[in-house]
Amino acid sequence: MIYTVTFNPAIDYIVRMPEFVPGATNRVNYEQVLGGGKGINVSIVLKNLGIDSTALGFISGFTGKEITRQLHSFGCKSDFIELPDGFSRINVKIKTNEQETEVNGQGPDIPENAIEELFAKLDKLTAGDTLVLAGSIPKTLPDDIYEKIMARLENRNINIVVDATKNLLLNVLKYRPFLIKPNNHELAEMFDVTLTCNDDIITYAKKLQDMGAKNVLVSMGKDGAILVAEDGSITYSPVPKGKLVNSIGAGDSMVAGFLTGYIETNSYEKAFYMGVATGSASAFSENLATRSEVEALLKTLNN
Ligand SMILES: Nc1ncnc2c1ncn2[C@@H]1O[C@H](COP(=O)(O)OP(=O)(O)OP(=O)(O)O)[C@@H](O)[C@H]1O
Ligand SMILES: O=P(O)(O)OC[C@@]1(O)O[C@H](CO)[C@@H](O)[C@@H]1O
Repeated sequence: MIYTVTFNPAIDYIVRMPEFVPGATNRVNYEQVLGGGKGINVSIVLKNLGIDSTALGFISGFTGKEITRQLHSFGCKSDFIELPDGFSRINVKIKTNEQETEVNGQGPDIPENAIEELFAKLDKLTAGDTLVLAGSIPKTLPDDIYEKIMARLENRNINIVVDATKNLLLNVLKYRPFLIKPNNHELAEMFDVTLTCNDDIITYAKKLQDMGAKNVLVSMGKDGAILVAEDGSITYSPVPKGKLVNSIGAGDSMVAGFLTGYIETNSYEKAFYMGVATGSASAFSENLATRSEVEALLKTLNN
């Protein structure tokens, strides 16, 4: 079974307008309310691709109820811990013809006893399970929380995927995550360098591998992706042709696509192409990728 963990789920309030003027009253010409957060998006795309998972994490208030309702409407299972106070955050994504602006909420406090409840759920995972730890954590939590989870699950034959930034990611490498998926900007930030070409990206992806990650998947938005795999292979793919509609959740979709491809073929290369196709299928659609959209794009990639 696959489990995803989202510490800080969100309602994504996505609005479009021709121009966004700070300090003025802006009126939208399109709006969408989507239950999200990285792990939750991974669970939804896995389900769209035909793979079951259980979404874990913390929800709260009226927004938490709506996130859970939407997740279940896709047929996904959840086992969230409901926090007594506050509400799951609302993340505002403002899209104009020129740019995307994000205003992400902070999310509710997670008390110590709720963390213990999550640990108790994770203790029940069994050998062969996959755990996806994805997204930021509320700022009241220490940034070693993913590390603590991995330490607890060490030597239990559980494949762990981490999609997070900076210390949250760097701290877990020693526990040998199965897959990490930084984007090229996050990779540059982690090493405080400028990455100018694919060779630079491969160099720093390999450093993350030397630090413990088994497979490093670096996404590069419209410029495609690179996989540095544990079998020593290095694969680059451009993105399939298509029109960008909404890139929110493209990275999460890529993770779901990679896992699905790996489960179905046991090949890192095929998993990688499935990841790229799934990321792009989400980027080319108002909603998250569906299986038929992914398969259509996969046929156009060089694999
Ligand atoms: N403009 C685009 N055109 C085509 N494919 C895209 C585009 N943006 C993203 N993708 C696809 O999705 C993958 C992941 O995108 P990206 O690198 O933006 O991830 P990310 O930064 O983690 O995204 P997010 O945090 O928004 O989920 C890319 O490798 C690519 O396959
Ligand atoms: O603040 P985080 O946890 O880093 O990112 C949260 C978020 O931007 O990630 C998802 C897209 O990847 C959205 O559904 C959500 O709003």
